Amino acid sequence: MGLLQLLKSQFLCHLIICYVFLVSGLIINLLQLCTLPVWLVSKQLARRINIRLAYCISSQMVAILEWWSGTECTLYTDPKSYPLYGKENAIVVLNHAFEIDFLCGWTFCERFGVLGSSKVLAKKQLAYVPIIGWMWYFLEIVFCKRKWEEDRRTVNESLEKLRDYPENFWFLLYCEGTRFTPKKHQVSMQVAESKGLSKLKYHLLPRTKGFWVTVQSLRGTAAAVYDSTLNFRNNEMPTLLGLLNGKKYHADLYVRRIPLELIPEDEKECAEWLHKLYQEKDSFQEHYAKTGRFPGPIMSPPRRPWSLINWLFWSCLLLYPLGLLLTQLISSGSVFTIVASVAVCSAASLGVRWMIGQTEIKRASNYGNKEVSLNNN
Ligand SMILES: CCCCC/C=C\C/C=C\CCCCCCCC(=O)SCCNC(=O)CCNC(=O)[C@H](O)C(C)(C)COP(=O)(O)OP(=O)(O)OC[C@H]1O[C@@H](n2cnc3c(N)ncnc32)[C@H](O)[C@@H]1OP(=O)(O)O
Ligand SMILES: CCCCCCCCCCCCCCCCCC(=O)OC[C@@H](O)COP(=O)(O)O
Repeated sequence: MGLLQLLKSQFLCHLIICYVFLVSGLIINLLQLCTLPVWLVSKQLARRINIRLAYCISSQMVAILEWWSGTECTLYTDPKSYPLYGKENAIVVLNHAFEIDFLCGWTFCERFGVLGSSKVLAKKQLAYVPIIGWMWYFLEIVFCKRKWEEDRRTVNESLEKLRDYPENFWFLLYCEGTRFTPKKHQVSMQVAESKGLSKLKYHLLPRTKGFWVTVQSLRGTAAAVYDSTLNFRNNEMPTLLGLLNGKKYHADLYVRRIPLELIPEDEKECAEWLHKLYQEKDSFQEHYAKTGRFPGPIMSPPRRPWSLINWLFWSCLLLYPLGLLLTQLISSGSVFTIVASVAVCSAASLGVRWMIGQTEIKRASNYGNKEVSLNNN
């Protein structure tokens, strides 16, 4: 193990990274709160400010992936579609089997210049995660309870609001609705069988209603669906903790651009179309398993320096006062103050560990474990 690698695996480094993320995140959340009065005067200005503030948070996580861990992200796509990425609104359909798949998505958002404005149809529980969840509130992220009777109206209303969004955005949809586990796969294949649908090997059966409502609500706003299939080389199972430890992974993403006009308007036909799409995605994964690559040429955008610059900026800004505080603390010699500070730091570390836990598959919800959704998480 090299010296740098050894340094990256040190707990103290992780503490410093988490401190910068936590404190900068809370400052940015506060600044986002201050944009509320701006909404009353100019909604579009408030949205533009929030895009930039959100970038300051999400790009720190991208910097961990791109610059700290040095993870390589390779894009397989059609050279004719490539120039359009980042220059139009799009609905992104992605497989959901990895703990950091959202972060790989963010990395591509960053490289195509839409990181600050990127959106997702997320489970409601994530809205309560400090920093990221609070940031999403100001970004007009669409939340769902994964109960169609309740979601049908709220999801449609939230999507309609994006029609006049001032900057290009990608809207991410994990149609599988939950992360892949062998148990969930088995249950969803029972559902597929009962519905007379072909079985999938690498994906859960997609939930079609959210896709249909998204396509219908964003018709005329989004130009295309980006069908995206992600995998990692050498059967790597990447984790956020692995990234923090400086572990380098190798992500491969296959993106096909499908113009929105090609997607049927009728709900039933749209559902059939999505099932067919997932059968194709399954065949791409099979190809990957056999050959170690996706079909088509590689057109990888290079990483940009902005996420690193943003990270260094916040680190410099926040580490200096921390240094001063620590010096004062030690020189004060007060046992009570030192014990209280250690307690605050421990509580903050536990908080961050809980946030990281949100990304872990072993802590996944029960949704999809039974044919009739449990919706208890
Ligand atoms: C190019 C790079 C990428 C760029 C990335 C861009 C942007 C990034 C931005 C942000 C990144 C942050 C990432 C955060 C991640 C957070 C993501 C999540 O939270 S995922 C979970 C929430 N999202 C979803 O669930 C979306 C998919 N779901 C849907 O669309 C659902 O339809 C729904 C709208 C949520 C409604 O849910 P409900 O459970 O009520 O579903 P349905 O009515 O659809 O389901 C009932 C239907 O399904 C059948 N059924 C029953 N059991 C199962 C089962 N186990 N598997 C499959 N199907 C099942 C049942 O028989 C019903 O069938 P039918 O419809 O025929 O009646
Ligand atoms: C600079 C970096 C510092 C790192 C330290 C702090 C990191 C804190 C990170 C918190 C990230 C919280 C974002 C959560 C995104 C989780 C995405 C996800 O994968 O959600 C799961 C759902 O899709 C489905 O849920 P399940 O039904 O599978 O259950």
